[in-house]
Order: sequence, then structure tokens, then C-alpha cells
Amino acid sequence: MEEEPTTRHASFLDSPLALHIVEMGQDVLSSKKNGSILEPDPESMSRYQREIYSNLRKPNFSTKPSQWEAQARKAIPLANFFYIYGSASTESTYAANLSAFERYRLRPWMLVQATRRDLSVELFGHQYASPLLVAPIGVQEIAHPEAEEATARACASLKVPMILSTAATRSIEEVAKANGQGNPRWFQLYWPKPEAEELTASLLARAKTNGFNVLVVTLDTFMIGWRPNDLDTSYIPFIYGQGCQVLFSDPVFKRMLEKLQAEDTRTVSEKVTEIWDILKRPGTCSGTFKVMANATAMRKAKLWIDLLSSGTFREWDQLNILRKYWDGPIVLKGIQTLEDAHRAIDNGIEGIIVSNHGGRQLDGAISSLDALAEIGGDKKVRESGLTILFDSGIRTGSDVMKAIALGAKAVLIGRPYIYGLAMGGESGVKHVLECMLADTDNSLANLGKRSLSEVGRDDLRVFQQPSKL
Ligand SMILES: Cc1cc2nc3c(=O)[nH]c(=O)nc-3n(C[C@H](O)[C@H](O)[C@H](O)COP(=O)(O)O)c2cc1C
Repeated sequence: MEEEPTTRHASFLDSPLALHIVEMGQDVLSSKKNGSILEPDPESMSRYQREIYSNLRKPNFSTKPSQWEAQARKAIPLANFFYIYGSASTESTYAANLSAFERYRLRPWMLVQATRRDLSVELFGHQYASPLLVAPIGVQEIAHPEAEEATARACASLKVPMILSTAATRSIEEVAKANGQGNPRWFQLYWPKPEAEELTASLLARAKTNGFNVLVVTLDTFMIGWRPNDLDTSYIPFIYGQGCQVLFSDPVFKRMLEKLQAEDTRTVSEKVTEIWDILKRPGTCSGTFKVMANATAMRKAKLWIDLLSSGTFREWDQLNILRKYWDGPIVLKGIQTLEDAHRAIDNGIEGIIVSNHGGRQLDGAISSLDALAEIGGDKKVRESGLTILFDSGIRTGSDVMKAIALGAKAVLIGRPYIYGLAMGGESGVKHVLECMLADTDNSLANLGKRSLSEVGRDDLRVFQQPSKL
């Protein structure tokens, strides 16, 4: 006799096969709860690796950091390249930054359930998808005509926070627009000199209005480093008004400029003589052309240099001035000593970036990674809740792991993404960031870790102790 359909249905649910399927489902659900899913996540950061292989052809750009540098060198005028690549004096700080990563070696762990991984980090109450941020780098137009806007779009597409430099070639508003609504972005301040507090207030108000929610204050560049590459070609973009757009677009700066012009008592002939004096100086044709083309911008640029790069230093007790104009987290960039990290804590600062500006400021200095090793290992720092970020030398995913192991919560990518910008504008930046994200995820997996919170000093060996004074 034929069974009733309902009975057939009921009997299937009772069948061993159905029970097995249900049990499998329950296993998957419970393993999800336990965080031990056996299938790799198709959306993981390392998907870029799979995409490249499945394309079955060479990617448009190399995946090697050394090639990004080489390709950027070919893509832009040499003086521009050397401004980006160059460091202070003998470039020994830059060399130390890179070689330090060779001394700290990772210790991979086996038979760890790292099929699914979590690269997210929490910084100042915000959840970020990865520990990578884009470092503040000024004058991006010298790498590509789309400049900071291209970087902002690339960052938005990958949800990587962009830190906008005060020395940008685009205004705060233009970069915010290119970065789009809801994307995380921070603002880096080159602190105008004390007489221009109103200007500082205006910059910070604009940053806040335009969705920049963390303030990075750079402490290591009150005086520009001794940079022979640029000195030998007498090349500094700010003189021509390049890298000055954040201030040029500021209402307080505009008022200052108007006042200066109104007070300018020079006669026309005196002004012509001044330009003629510049043109008479021995130099390149392109220098002469730039002087002619930018005579107006140069007057504005003079004020920019006087306000931002006058050589006037600030002190610790002045930090509280910034609290008047900024109610969000403040991060000090350029910390290299444990003593200064303690001062940051004592001054109620929320975060520091252990950085030596990529070796562009003080030559003969310790590597930034050695500085991190000292600061990140300190009891007072660890117990204080101070957020530690790191830059200067990050080139690969394993570099990211080493910095995290030494106590950084997140890291800043510097020159590599500017090389990406020089190679191919927005798509070049995106490529470099996707490589860095994939390599970071891959390194976490091959270290045998499921999340960044599991990475610590046990995962490192130092093979040559940092020199002690
Ligand atoms: C061309 C160039 C311009 C930079 N401009 C700024 C800047 O405007 N503000 C700032 O805080 N740091 C600036 N930096 C420093 C970076 O933020 C970062 O500290 C450095 O690039 C890290 O070193 P790395 O590139 O070797 O990894 C600049 C670096 C370069 C290479």
C-alpha cells in the first residue's frame, strides 16, 4: 500500500539521513558559536591572493615592495621621487628602521585552528576592519595629479582609515568629499606657531566638521630635517605653494594674507627687483620657470612657511591648548623614547605613534622598531591604557605582526602607498593596500594565530640585542 504523503514526509524527517543532516547543521552552528569554523572565509583579507592566482595572468603592478619603489622612480620626475624616498643626512636612521625588522624574527605555531581569522582592532572606541592605517603624507600631487583625492578614494573602497596631512595638496573639504560619508578618517596637525592660535582652532574645527575623528599631532617636524637629496637640487615643493592647500583654503589664513598684503608698502619696482633677484640666482631652467609661474603662490607660500615651518618648537605644557579646540582623542606622532611615552601618559594623552618620520628627521637615531620594543614592553605604559601605534619601516605583513607583537595596536603604512600612487593613482594605492592587507592576514594565519589579540612577545625572538647606551 502506498504511504500518505504526510506520513512519507514524517518518515523522512525520522530517517537516519535526515538526522545526520540536522546534526551536521547543528555542528556547524555550534562550531560557529565556538569560533572554530572549518571553512575558510571567502571574504577574508587574503582574498586578494586568490584573486591574483585565479586571474591566471600577471597583475598590473608587482606584489613586491621593492618593485613599488622601482616603478615609482620610473613614473615621476627624479626630484619628486627623491623627495619621497629621501631621508635625513646619511640616511642611517632609515636604514636602521628597515634592518631592525631583520633582527626580530617570528616563531610560527603548528596545528592551531586558524582557518578563520579576525584582523579587526578597536581604536578609541571605534571598530576597524584591520590594523592598517594610511600614514599622513604631504604633497601627494608630486606623485600623481589626483593626489590625496586618489588616496582618499582607495582608502574608502577598502575601509582603511586615511590620515590627512596638514601639508596636503588638497583642502580638508575636498579630501573628505573624495573619502565619502561614513568612512573612517583622521587629521594630522602640523601645529602652527603660537602667534597663530586662531588658525589652529580653525583647522581643527574644519577637520571635525568634515568627519575627521582622531587628531594626530606631529611632534618631530618643528624644523625640517637635513635632507641632502632635496638640498642638492634645491627642491622643496612648499616654496611653490605645493602642499599648502589645507591652509590656503582656510578662512583665517586668507584673512592673515589679506592683512599682510594690505601692510605691504613695497613699490612695484621693489617687487619686480625681488623677483629679478630670485631669477638671477644660478639654478635650473625648471626652477626659473616655476618662479615665474608661481610668483603669486610664492608670496602665499612664504606665509605658509612662516606659520607652519618656522622652526618654532612647542613644549609639553602647551599640549593642553589643543584640548580647547579638539574634544576627541589626541595621538602624538613621533615618540621614540620611553620617557616621552610616560610624559604622554602624564599629560592625559590617549595615544602615541612610535615613529621617526621614516628616518627623515634625525639621522643616526635608533630604529623605530627598537623604540617600540622598549615602550611596548614597559609596565607603566601597558597598565596606562595608552594606545600605541607604530610606523617607520612597515613593508610587509610579517612587519605588521612584529610591530603588533611588540605592543602596537595598529600600524601606519607610509612610503609604499605613495609609491602605489605614483605607479597608478587610485588603483596603484588600492593595489598596495590590498597586498598589505592580504599579506597581513596571510602572516597571521602562518604564524598560527586566529586574531591579533593572540599575538605577543612569545611570538618573537630577537637575535641581536638593540645596542644600549
Ligand atoms: C614624502 C613624505 C611626506 C611625509 N609627510 C608627512 C606629513 O605631512 N606629516 C606627517 O606627520 N608625516 C609625514 N611623513 C611621515 C609619514 O607619516 C611616516 O611617518 C613615514 O612615512 C613612515 O616611514 P616609512 O615610509 O619608511 O614606512 C611623510 C613621509 C614621506 C615619505
